Amino acid sequence: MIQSPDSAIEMLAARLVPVASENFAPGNPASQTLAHESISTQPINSSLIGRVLAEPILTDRDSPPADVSAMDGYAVFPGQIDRQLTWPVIAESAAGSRPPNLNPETASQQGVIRIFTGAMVPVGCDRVIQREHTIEQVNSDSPDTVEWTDKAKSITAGTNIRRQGENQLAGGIAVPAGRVIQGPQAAAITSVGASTVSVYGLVRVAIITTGDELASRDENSETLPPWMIRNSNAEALLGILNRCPYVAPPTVLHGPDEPEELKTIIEKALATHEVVLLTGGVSMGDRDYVPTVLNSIGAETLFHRLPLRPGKPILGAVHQLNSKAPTKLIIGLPGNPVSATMGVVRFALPLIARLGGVAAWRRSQPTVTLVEVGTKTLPMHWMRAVRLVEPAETGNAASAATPGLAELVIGKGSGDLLSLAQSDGFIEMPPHANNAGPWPFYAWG
Ligand SMILES: Nc1nc2c(c(=O)[nH]1)N[C@H]1C(S)=C(S)[C@@H](COP(=O)(O)OP(=O)(O)OC[C@H]3O[C@@H](n4cnc5c(N)ncnc54)[C@H](O)[C@@H]3O)O[C@H]1N2
Ligand code: MOO
Repeated sequence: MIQSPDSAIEMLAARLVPVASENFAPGNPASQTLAHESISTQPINSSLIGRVLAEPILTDRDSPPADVSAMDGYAVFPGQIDRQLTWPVIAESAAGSRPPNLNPETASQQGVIRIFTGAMVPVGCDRVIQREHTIEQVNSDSPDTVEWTDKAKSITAGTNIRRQGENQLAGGIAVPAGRVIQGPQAAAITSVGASTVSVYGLVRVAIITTGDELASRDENSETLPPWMIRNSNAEALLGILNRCPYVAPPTVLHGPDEPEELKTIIEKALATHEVVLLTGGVSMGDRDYVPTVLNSIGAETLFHRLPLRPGKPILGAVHQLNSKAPTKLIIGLPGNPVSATMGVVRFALPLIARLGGVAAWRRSQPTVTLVEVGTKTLPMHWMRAVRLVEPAETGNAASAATPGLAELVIGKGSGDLLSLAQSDGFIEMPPHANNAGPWPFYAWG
């Protein structure tokens, strides 16, 4: 019996491997029948932002490629600061220019070198003095001069020099595999001159809503009878998945409360998607066909029902077309809108990240502290909608320093999608807890 959401996620994750490693092997029949984008070698451009690196990016040369100055100022030779208070400026080293070619022995007797941030440090110089720690004198008919301030005299050897290779040596890892390419990774990839990168294929997700009560979101209230409701879960799931840049635009399907038709839809979805997210039909009703239909197609249900509120009836399963085919993930989310929305964040997002090749898919959540807690407790894991509050709003100077404050958004239960719309996310409390936390916070965006 699985006791926690985390252990349920681990159990599913243990059966999944990142999409591309299934599809990369040449001649793998799965890759042909799936026609899925395998690890693709693509030029670096903005469309790669959000994709997951399938192979590490290596540096083509030392980073930085030479000793360079970290400051605008004066490069000095050993001993120059102590030897003399005022020095002529005999040369200049600018970013983007070859450094002056000086003989350290003679140059160190003659003067210092004006240098700019990012410029190469001339051979023999052992530190850079920021210009603001000098008194500069501009001369028209003789070299400019600099005089050391007391601050300049305290600057020790090695200061303000970025050493060749201090970030990474040539051939070392610039960005490891499994990283999502965001701004810093794109910059690192560019800086090491990589012209191509390997990324995992996009994870294909199918959303299947179920239930005969569901109508199109375009239905107007004059024609929509009170026993019908608009299909809001599809929008909730799409909105949440939209934040995963390594997910292909999801397919949205709808199944009726009829097992044969539902079976056909699920099988079709499994053929062309790595993930099938169902909403509704997992509970105890006579028309809750999801568990039996999954059974009938040979899916392996790893858990059905967890000690969790909302979302107790949640179902996690895997499916393999044949022993060589990739293992697909199926999550049966309870139909209640609050359960489905929290469930997709809590269960589907980390597992989709795992399938997408994200190395840190098991990332720990930020935490928030509640400004006020009730007395109620539950003997199960409790996901509770919260709104983030500005520290100042509490009017309490001591708590203003506390990061991540939140207040509970009290709703009318797992059908109350309108109160959920007033929240920023939810916290999860373990069984029997009723203190202010801090508790892990799961944001909507
Ligand atoms: N006898 C029992 N009944 C129920 C139990 C139980 O343990 N014993 N569990 C309850 C809990 S908790 C939940 S959660 C729900 C889950 O039920 P299902 O997953 O089978 O979902 P449905 O019955 O199909 O729908 C529940 C509810 O959600 C609405 N819904 C469904 N899909 C959508 C959608 N796409 N957009 C908007 N709203 C949707 C649906 O109309 C129902 O109101 O079961 C309890 N029952
Ligand atoms: O678990 Mo249900 O989701 O409480 O309403």
